[in-house]
Amino acid sequence: MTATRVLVLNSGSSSLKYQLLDMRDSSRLATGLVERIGERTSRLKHTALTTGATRETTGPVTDHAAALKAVAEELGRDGLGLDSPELAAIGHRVVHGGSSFTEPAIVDDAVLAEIERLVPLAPLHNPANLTGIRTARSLRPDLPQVAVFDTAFHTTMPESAARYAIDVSTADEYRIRRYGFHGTSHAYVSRETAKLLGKAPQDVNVIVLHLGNGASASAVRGGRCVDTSMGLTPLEGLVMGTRSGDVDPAVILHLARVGGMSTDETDTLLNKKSGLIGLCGDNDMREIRRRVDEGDEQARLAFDIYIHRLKKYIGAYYAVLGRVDAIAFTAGVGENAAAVREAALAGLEELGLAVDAGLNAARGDGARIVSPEGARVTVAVVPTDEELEIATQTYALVGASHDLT
Ligand SMILES: Nc1ncnc2c1ncn2[C@@H]1O[C@H](COP(=O)(O)OP(=O)(O)O)[C@@H](O)[C@H]1O
Ligand SMILES: CC(=O)OP(=O)(O)O
Ligand SMILES: [Mg+2]
Repeated sequence: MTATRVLVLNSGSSSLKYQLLDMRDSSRLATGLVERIGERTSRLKHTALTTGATRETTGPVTDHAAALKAVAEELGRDGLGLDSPELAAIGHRVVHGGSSFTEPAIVDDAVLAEIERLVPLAPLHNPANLTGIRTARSLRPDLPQVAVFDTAFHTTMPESAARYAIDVSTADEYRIRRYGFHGTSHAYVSRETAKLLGKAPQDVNVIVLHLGNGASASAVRGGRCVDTSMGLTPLEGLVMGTRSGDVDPAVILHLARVGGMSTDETDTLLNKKSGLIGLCGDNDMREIRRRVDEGDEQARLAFDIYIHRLKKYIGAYYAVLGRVDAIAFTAGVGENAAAVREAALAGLEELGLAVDAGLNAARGDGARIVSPEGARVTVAVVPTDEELEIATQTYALVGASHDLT
Protein backbone atom coordinates (compact mmCIF):
# COMPACT_ATOMS: atom_id res chain seq x y z
CA MET A 1 0.00 0.00 0.00
CA THR A 2 1.32 3.47 -0.82
CA ALA A 3 1.06 6.02 1.91
CA THR A 4 -0.98 8.97 0.62
CA ARG A 5 -1.99 10.83 3.77
CA VAL A 6 -0.42 13.95 5.21
CA LEU A 7 -1.04 15.38 8.68
CA VAL A 8 -0.62 19.16 8.78
CA LEU A 9 0.17 20.89 12.07
CA ASN A 10 -0.11 24.64 12.54
CA SER A 11 1.15 25.48 16.01
CA GLY A 12 0.34 29.02 17.14
CA SER A 13 1.49 30.63 20.36
CA SER A 14 -1.43 29.18 22.33
CA SER A 15 -3.18 26.96 19.82
CA LEU A 16 -2.61 23.91 17.66
CA LYS A 17 -4.62 23.53 14.46
CA TYR A 18 -4.44 20.32 12.48
CA GLN A 19 -5.78 18.65 9.37
CA LEU A 20 -5.36 15.18 7.97
CA LEU A 21 -5.57 15.06 4.18
CA ASP A 22 -5.58 12.33 1.58
CA MET A 23 -3.37 13.61 -1.23
CA ARG A 24 -4.89 11.38 -3.90
CA ASP A 25 -7.74 13.88 -4.15
CA SER A 26 -6.70 16.50 -1.55
CA SER A 27 -9.72 15.53 0.54
CA ARG A 28 -9.88 16.24 4.25
CA LEU A 29 -10.21 13.24 6.54
CA ALA A 30 -10.06 15.04 9.88
CA THR A 31 -9.66 18.55 11.18
CA GLY A 32 -9.55 20.28 14.53
CA LEU A 33 -7.86 22.56 16.98
CA VAL A 34 -6.66 22.81 20.55
CA GLU A 35 -7.15 26.29 22.00
CA ARG A 36 -5.90 28.06 25.11
CA ILE A 37 -2.91 25.73 25.54
CA GLY A 38 -1.26 26.39 28.91
CA GLU A 39 -4.49 27.57 30.53
CA ARG A 40 -6.84 25.63 32.77
CA THR A 41 -9.67 25.88 30.26
CA SER A 42 -8.02 24.42 27.16
CA ARG A 43 -10.43 23.08 24.58
CA LEU A 44 -9.96 20.41 21.92
CA LYS A 45 -12.40 20.34 19.03
CA HIS A 46 -12.07 17.41 16.66
CA THR A 47 -14.03 16.47 13.54
CA ALA A 48 -13.58 13.26 11.57
CA LEU A 49 -14.93 13.98 8.11
CA THR A 50 -14.82 10.27 7.32
CA THR A 51 -17.66 9.59 9.78
CA GLY A 52 -18.99 13.08 10.52
CA ALA A 53 -18.14 12.58 14.21
CA THR A 54 -17.41 15.77 16.17
CA ARG A 55 -16.03 15.73 19.72
CA GLU A 56 -15.21 18.53 22.09
CA THR A 57 -13.22 18.16 25.29
CA THR A 58 -12.21 20.78 27.81
CA GLY A 59 -9.62 20.59 30.56
CA PRO A 60 -6.02 21.63 31.09
CA VAL A 61 -3.56 20.99 28.25
CA THR A 62 -0.22 22.09 29.66
CA ASP A 63 1.85 22.60 26.50
CA HIS A 64 2.10 21.89 22.77
CA ALA A 65 3.57 18.43 23.40
CA ALA A 66 0.50 17.45 25.47
CA ALA A 67 -1.75 19.03 22.84
CA LEU A 68 -0.28 16.92 20.04
CA LYS A 69 -0.57 13.75 22.11
CA ALA A 70 -4.24 14.54 22.74
CA VAL A 71 -4.75 15.12 19.00
CA ALA A 72 -3.04 11.80 18.19
CA GLU A 73 -5.44 10.05 20.59
CA GLU A 74 -8.49 11.69 19.01
CA LEU A 75 -7.31 10.68 15.53
CA GLY A 76 -6.74 7.14 16.83
CA ARG A 77 -10.34 6.91 18.03
CA ASP A 78 -11.47 7.36 14.43
CA GLY A 79 -8.99 4.85 13.04
CA LEU A 80 -6.86 7.71 11.68
CA GLY A 81 -4.04 7.48 14.22
CA LEU A 82 -0.43 8.42 13.74
CA ASP A 83 0.46 4.72 13.63
CA SER A 84 -1.40 4.33 10.33
CA PRO A 85 0.76 2.93 7.50
CA GLU A 86 -1.16 5.24 5.17
CA LEU A 87 0.46 8.30 6.72
CA ALA A 88 3.20 9.53 4.34
CA ALA A 89 4.49 12.53 6.27
CA ILE A 90 3.72 15.27 8.76
CA GLY A 91 3.87 18.84 7.47
CA HIS A 92 4.55 21.64 9.94
CA ARG A 93 3.91 25.36 9.52
CA VAL A 94 7.07 27.09 10.71
CA VAL A 95 6.67 30.83 10.99
CA HIS A 96 10.27 32.06 10.83
CA GLY A 97 12.75 30.48 8.42
CA GLY A 98 15.06 33.49 8.18
CA SER A 99 16.95 33.84 4.88
CA SER A 100 18.13 30.26 4.85
CA PHE A 101 14.96 28.48 3.82
CA THR A 102 13.66 29.40 0.39
CA GLU A 103 11.83 26.07 0.06
CA PRO A 104 10.21 23.56 2.42
CA ALA A 105 12.70 21.26 4.12
CA ILE A 106 12.70 17.70 5.41
CA VAL A 107 13.47 18.05 9.10
CA ASP A 108 16.81 16.77 10.33
CA ASP A 109 18.97 17.92 13.23
CA ALA A 110 20.49 20.75 11.20
CA VAL A 111 17.06 22.09 10.20
CA LEU A 112 15.90 21.91 13.82
CA ALA A 113 18.99 23.80 14.96
CA GLU A 114 18.35 26.57 12.44
CA ILE A 115 14.68 26.95 13.50
CA GLU A 116 15.94 27.12 17.09
CA ARG A 117 18.50 29.78 16.16
CA LEU A 118 15.65 31.91 14.76
CA VAL A 119 13.60 31.82 18.00
CA PRO A 120 14.61 35.39 19.01
CA LEU A 121 13.07 36.65 15.74
CA ALA A 122 9.73 34.87 16.35
CA PRO A 123 9.48 34.28 20.09
CA LEU A 124 5.71 33.67 20.00
CA HIS A 125 5.71 31.24 17.09
CA ASN A 126 8.97 29.29 16.56
CA PRO A 127 9.12 27.62 20.02
CA ALA A 128 5.62 26.19 19.49
CA ASN A 129 6.60 25.03 16.00
CA LEU A 130 9.70 23.32 17.42
CA THR A 131 7.72 21.51 20.11
CA GLY A 132 5.26 20.33 17.47
CA ILE A 133 8.06 18.92 15.32
CA ARG A 134 9.91 17.28 18.22
CA THR A 135 6.76 15.67 19.60
CA ALA A 136 5.67 14.42 16.17
CA ARG A 137 9.16 13.00 15.66
CA SER A 138 9.03 11.16 18.99
CA LEU A 139 5.62 9.69 18.12
CA ARG A 140 6.68 8.55 14.64
CA PRO A 141 10.49 8.60 14.38
CA ASP A 142 10.38 6.73 11.06
CA LEU A 143 8.14 9.27 9.32
CA PRO A 144 9.43 12.27 7.34
CA GLN A 145 8.63 15.58 9.02
CA VAL A 146 8.54 18.55 6.66
CA ALA A 147 8.88 22.20 7.69
CA VAL A 148 7.01 24.69 5.50
CA PHE A 149 8.10 28.24 6.21
CA ASP A 150 5.93 31.38 6.29
CA THR A 151 8.96 33.34 5.14
CA ALA A 152 9.92 31.20 2.10
CA PHE A 153 7.68 32.87 -0.49
CA HIS A 154 9.12 36.28 0.38
CA THR A 155 12.77 35.39 -0.17
CA THR A 156 12.38 36.63 -3.77
CA MET A 157 11.99 40.24 -2.55
CA PRO A 158 14.65 42.50 -4.04
CA GLU A 159 17.17 44.01 -1.60
CA SER A 160 15.54 47.41 -2.12
CA ALA A 161 12.37 46.07 -0.48
CA ALA A 162 13.97 43.65 1.98
CA ARG A 163 16.48 46.01 3.61
CA TYR A 164 15.78 48.66 6.20
CA ALA A 165 17.63 51.93 5.77
CA ILE A 166 19.80 51.44 8.84
CA ASP A 167 23.56 51.06 9.21
CA VAL A 168 24.49 48.09 7.04
CA SER A 169 27.02 46.48 9.36
CA THR A 170 24.64 46.61 12.35
CA ALA A 171 21.83 45.20 10.23
CA ASP A 172 24.03 42.38 8.96
CA GLU A 173 25.45 41.54 12.38
CA TYR A 174 21.96 41.07 13.83
CA ARG A 175 20.36 39.75 10.63
CA ILE A 176 17.94 42.66 10.64
CA ARG A 177 15.97 42.70 7.40
CA ARG A 178 12.41 42.32 6.20
CA TYR A 179 11.50 38.62 5.99
CA GLY A 180 7.70 38.75 5.59
CA PHE A 181 5.18 36.16 6.82
CA HIS A 182 1.95 34.37 5.81
CA GLY A 183 3.93 33.40 2.70
CA THR A 184 2.14 30.07 2.25
CA SER A 185 -1.13 31.99 2.03
CA HIS A 186 0.23 34.71 -0.28
CA ALA A 187 1.67 32.04 -2.61
CA TYR A 188 -1.52 29.98 -2.67
CA VAL A 189 -3.87 32.94 -3.06
CA SER A 190 -1.84 34.64 -5.80
CA ARG A 191 -1.85 31.38 -7.79
CA GLU A 192 -5.59 30.86 -7.24
CA THR A 193 -6.20 34.45 -8.36
CA ALA A 194 -4.33 33.82 -11.62
CA LYS A 195 -6.48 30.72 -12.09
CA LEU A 196 -9.63 32.79 -11.54
CA LEU A 197 -8.45 35.17 -14.29
CA GLY A 198 -7.77 32.20 -16.58
CA LYS A 199 -4.07 33.10 -16.79
CA ALA A 200 -0.72 31.62 -15.84
CA PRO A 201 0.77 33.00 -12.59
CA GLN A 202 3.79 34.39 -14.49
CA ASP A 203 1.44 36.60 -16.53
CA VAL A 204 -0.33 38.40 -13.70
CA ASN A 205 0.48 41.04 -11.10
CA VAL A 206 -1.55 40.69 -7.92
CA ILE A 207 -1.91 42.53 -4.63
CA VAL A 208 -2.84 39.97 -1.95
CA LEU A 209 -4.47 41.22 1.25
CA HIS A 210 -4.34 38.51 3.93
CA LEU A 211 -6.61 39.91 6.64
CA GLY A 212 -7.00 37.51 9.57
CA ASN A 213 -6.08 38.10 13.18
CA GLY A 214 -2.57 38.68 11.92
CA ALA A 215 -2.72 40.65 8.66
CA SER A 216 -0.32 41.33 5.81
CA ALA A 217 -0.30 42.60 2.23
CA SER A 218 1.97 41.51 -0.58
CA ALA A 219 2.83 42.64 -4.08
CA VAL A 220 3.28 39.64 -6.37
CA ARG A 221 4.72 40.17 -9.86
CA GLY A 222 4.45 37.22 -12.22
CA GLY A 223 4.17 34.73 -9.36
CA ARG A 224 7.10 36.15 -7.35
CA CYS A 225 6.80 38.28 -4.24
CA VAL A 226 8.38 41.72 -4.70
CA ASP A 227 7.22 43.35 -1.45
CA THR A 228 5.26 42.52 1.68
CA SER A 229 4.09 44.48 4.69
CA MET A 230 5.46 42.36 7.56
CA GLY A 231 9.15 42.74 8.32
CA LEU A 232 11.74 41.38 10.73
CA THR A 233 8.82 40.02 12.75
CA PRO A 234 5.06 39.75 12.14
CA LEU A 235 4.53 43.14 13.83
CA GLU A 236 5.18 45.54 10.94
CA GLY A 237 2.61 46.77 8.46
CA LEU A 238 -1.16 46.67 8.63
CA VAL A 239 -3.31 47.29 11.70
CA MET A 240 -4.14 43.80 13.08
CA GLY A 241 -6.39 42.26 15.71
CA THR A 242 -3.99 42.93 18.59
CA ARG A 243 -0.82 44.24 16.84
CA SER A 244 -0.11 47.88 16.02
CA GLY A 245 1.52 47.38 12.62
CA ASP A 246 3.64 50.38 11.55
CA VAL A 247 4.59 52.93 14.20
CA ASP A 248 7.41 55.44 14.34
CA PRO A 249 10.23 53.42 15.96
CA ALA A 250 10.81 56.42 18.23
CA VAL A 251 7.54 55.55 20.00
CA ILE A 252 9.44 52.67 21.62
CA LEU A 253 12.32 54.94 22.65
CA HIS A 254 9.89 57.49 24.03
CA LEU A 255 8.04 54.87 26.09
CA ALA A 256 11.35 53.65 27.49
CA ARG A 257 12.78 57.08 28.29
CA VAL A 258 9.68 58.92 29.41
CA GLY A 259 7.37 56.07 30.42
CA GLY A 260 10.07 53.85 31.95
CA MET A 261 8.68 50.88 30.04
CA SER A 262 10.76 47.73 29.81
CA THR A 263 11.40 45.86 26.58
CA ASP A 264 8.93 43.14 27.57
CA GLU A 265 6.24 45.66 28.45
CA THR A 266 6.61 47.40 25.09
CA ASP A 267 6.57 44.02 23.35
CA THR A 268 3.28 43.14 25.05
CA LEU A 269 1.85 46.59 24.32
CA LEU A 270 2.59 46.46 20.59
CA ASN A 271 1.89 42.76 19.95
CA LYS A 272 -1.03 42.07 22.28
CA LYS A 273 -2.65 45.30 23.44
CA SER A 274 -2.64 47.34 20.25
CA GLY A 275 -4.32 47.11 16.86
CA LEU A 276 -8.09 46.87 16.92
CA ILE A 277 -8.25 45.62 20.50
CA GLY A 278 -6.11 48.52 21.72
CA LEU A 279 -8.16 51.04 19.80
CA CYS A 280 -11.65 49.89 20.76
CA GLY A 281 -11.50 46.85 23.07
CA ASP A 282 -12.56 44.35 20.40
CA ASN A 283 -10.45 42.46 17.87
CA ASP A 284 -13.24 40.63 16.08
CA MET A 285 -14.30 42.52 12.96
CA ARG A 286 -17.87 41.18 13.28
CA GLU A 287 -18.23 42.80 16.69
CA ILE A 288 -16.62 46.04 15.49
CA ARG A 289 -19.02 46.28 12.54
CA ARG A 290 -21.97 45.63 14.85
CA ARG A 291 -20.82 48.48 17.09
CA VAL A 292 -20.25 50.78 14.11
CA ASP A 293 -23.78 50.09 12.92
CA GLU A 294 -25.05 51.07 16.36
CA GLY A 295 -23.22 54.39 16.13
CA ASP A 296 -20.31 53.56 18.48
CA GLU A 297 -17.68 56.29 17.87
CA GLN A 298 -14.73 54.35 19.30
CA ALA A 299 -15.41 51.35 17.06
CA ARG A 300 -15.87 53.72 14.09
CA LEU A 301 -12.45 55.28 14.67
CA ALA A 302 -10.78 51.85 15.04
CA PHE A 303 -12.40 50.77 11.75
CA ASP A 304 -11.31 53.97 10.01
CA ILE A 305 -7.69 53.59 11.17
CA TYR A 306 -7.67 49.95 9.99
CA ILE A 307 -9.02 50.99 6.57
CA HIS A 308 -6.74 54.02 6.21
CA ARG A 309 -3.63 51.82 6.69
CA LEU A 310 -4.97 49.18 4.31
CA LYS A 311 -5.64 51.79 1.64
CA LYS A 312 -2.11 53.17 2.00
CA TYR A 313 -0.63 49.73 1.33
CA ILE A 314 -2.91 49.17 -1.68
CA GLY A 315 -1.67 52.48 -3.12
CA ALA A 316 1.94 51.65 -2.31
CA TYR A 317 1.82 48.22 -3.94
CA TYR A 318 -0.01 49.64 -6.95
CA ALA A 319 2.99 51.93 -7.38
CA VAL A 320 5.51 49.12 -6.75
CA LEU A 321 3.88 46.88 -9.37
CA GLY A 322 3.12 49.60 -11.94
CA ARG A 323 0.42 47.43 -13.48
CA VAL A 324 -2.08 45.59 -11.29
CA ASP A 325 -4.28 42.85 -12.75
CA ALA A 326 -6.04 41.85 -9.55
CA ILE A 327 -6.48 42.54 -5.87
CA ALA A 328 -7.32 39.47 -3.79
CA PHE A 329 -8.93 39.67 -0.35
CA THR A 330 -8.36 36.61 1.85
CA ALA A 331 -8.42 35.15 5.42
CA GLY A 332 -11.17 35.64 8.04
CA VAL A 333 -11.73 39.38 7.55
CA GLY A 334 -10.83 39.55 3.85
CA GLU A 335 -13.14 36.68 2.90
CA ASN A 336 -16.08 37.67 5.08
CA ALA A 337 -16.16 41.40 5.73
CA ALA A 338 -17.78 43.06 2.69
CA ALA A 339 -17.65 46.42 4.51
CA VAL A 340 -13.84 46.21 4.75
CA ARG A 341 -13.47 45.47 1.03
CA GLU A 342 -15.81 48.29 0.10
CA ALA A 343 -14.21 50.87 2.39
CA ALA A 344 -10.63 49.91 1.43
CA LEU A 345 -11.31 50.60 -2.26
CA ALA A 346 -13.66 53.56 -1.87
CA GLY A 347 -12.46 56.58 -3.84
CA LEU A 348 -9.92 54.62 -5.90
CA GLU A 349 -12.01 54.52 -9.08
CA GLU A 350 -9.39 56.61 -10.91
CA LEU A 351 -6.99 53.69 -10.42
CA GLY A 352 -9.52 51.31 -11.98
CA LEU A 353 -10.39 49.94 -8.55
CA ALA A 354 -13.95 49.38 -7.40
CA VAL A 355 -16.30 46.77 -6.02
CA ASP A 356 -19.76 46.05 -7.37
CA ALA A 357 -22.09 46.54 -4.39
CA GLY A 358 -24.25 43.52 -5.21
CA LEU A 359 -21.41 41.11 -5.93
CA ASN A 360 -19.46 42.30 -2.91
CA ALA A 361 -22.39 41.81 -0.54
CA ALA A 362 -23.28 38.35 -1.92
CA ARG A 363 -22.01 35.29 -0.04
CA GLY A 364 -20.20 32.50 -1.80
CA ASP A 365 -17.91 29.59 -1.13
CA GLY A 366 -15.07 29.49 -3.63
CA ALA A 367 -13.00 32.22 -5.27
CA ARG A 368 -15.19 34.90 -6.80
CA ILE A 369 -14.95 38.26 -8.53
CA VAL A 370 -16.55 41.25 -6.79
CA SER A 371 -15.51 44.06 -9.16
CA PRO A 372 -17.94 45.38 -11.81
CA GLU A 373 -17.99 43.78 -15.25
CA GLY A 374 -15.20 45.17 -17.43
CA ALA A 375 -13.23 46.73 -14.54
CA ARG A 376 -9.57 47.48 -15.33
CA VAL A 377 -8.46 45.71 -12.14
CA THR A 378 -10.24 42.55 -11.01
CA VAL A 379 -11.15 42.61 -7.33
CA ALA A 380 -11.63 39.10 -5.96
CA VAL A 381 -12.40 37.21 -2.78
CA VAL A 382 -10.06 34.21 -2.79
CA PRO A 383 -10.32 31.86 0.21
CA THR A 384 -6.93 30.88 1.52
CA ASP A 385 -6.04 27.29 2.42
CA GLU A 386 -2.69 27.24 4.19
CA GLU A 387 -3.19 23.63 5.34
CA LEU A 388 -3.80 22.34 1.80
CA GLU A 389 -0.77 24.26 0.55
CA ILE A 390 1.41 22.87 3.36
CA ALA A 391 0.15 19.34 2.65
CA THR A 392 0.79 19.74 -1.09
CA GLN A 393 4.34 21.01 -0.55
CA THR A 394 5.00 18.30 2.05
CA TYR A 395 3.75 15.50 -0.16
CA ALA A 396 5.66 16.80 -3.19
CA LEU A 397 8.90 16.94 -1.20
CA VAL A 398 8.45 13.48 0.32
CA GLY A 399 7.52 12.01 -3.07
CA ALA A 400 10.55 13.68 -4.66
CA SER A 401 12.91 12.36 -1.98
CA HIS A 402 11.51 8.83 -2.46
CA ASP A 403 12.22 9.03 -6.18
CA LEU A 404 15.85 9.77 -5.39
CA THR A 405 16.33 6.74 -3.18
N1 LIG B 1 -18.28 37.05 9.03
C1 LIG B 1 -17.24 37.77 9.39
N2 LIG B 1 -17.26 39.11 9.27
C2 LIG B 1 -16.20 39.86 9.64
N3 LIG B 1 -15.07 39.35 10.15
C3 LIG B 1 -14.99 38.04 10.31
C4 LIG B 1 -16.05 37.16 9.95
N4 LIG B 1 -15.67 35.91 10.22
C5 LIG B 1 -14.43 35.97 10.74
N5 LIG B 1 -14.02 37.25 10.80
C6 LIG B 1 -12.74 37.78 11.31
O1 LIG B 1 -11.69 36.88 11.00
C7 LIG B 1 -10.76 36.85 12.08
C8 LIG B 1 -10.01 35.53 12.10
O2 LIG B 1 -9.41 35.32 10.86
P1 LIG B 1 -8.51 34.04 10.58
O3 LIG B 1 -7.96 34.15 9.21
O4 LIG B 1 -9.27 32.82 10.92
O5 LIG B 1 -7.39 34.34 11.65
P2 LIG B 1 -6.11 33.59 12.19
O6 LIG B 1 -5.86 32.40 11.27
O7 LIG B 1 -5.07 34.65 12.08
O8 LIG B 1 -6.43 33.21 13.58
C9 LIG B 1 -11.64 37.05 13.32
O9 LIG B 1 -10.91 37.67 14.34
C10 LIG B 1 -12.73 37.94 12.81
O10 LIG B 1 -12.38 39.28 13.07
C1 LIG C 1 2.89 35.23 11.19
C2 LIG C 1 1.55 35.54 11.72
O1 LIG C 1 1.22 36.68 11.95
O2 LIG C 1 0.73 34.50 11.88
P1 LIG C 1 -0.73 34.53 12.49
O3 LIG C 1 -1.57 35.40 11.60
O4 LIG C 1 -1.12 33.08 12.41
O5 LIG C 1 -0.60 35.05 13.88
MG1 LIG D 1 -4.46 32.33 9.79
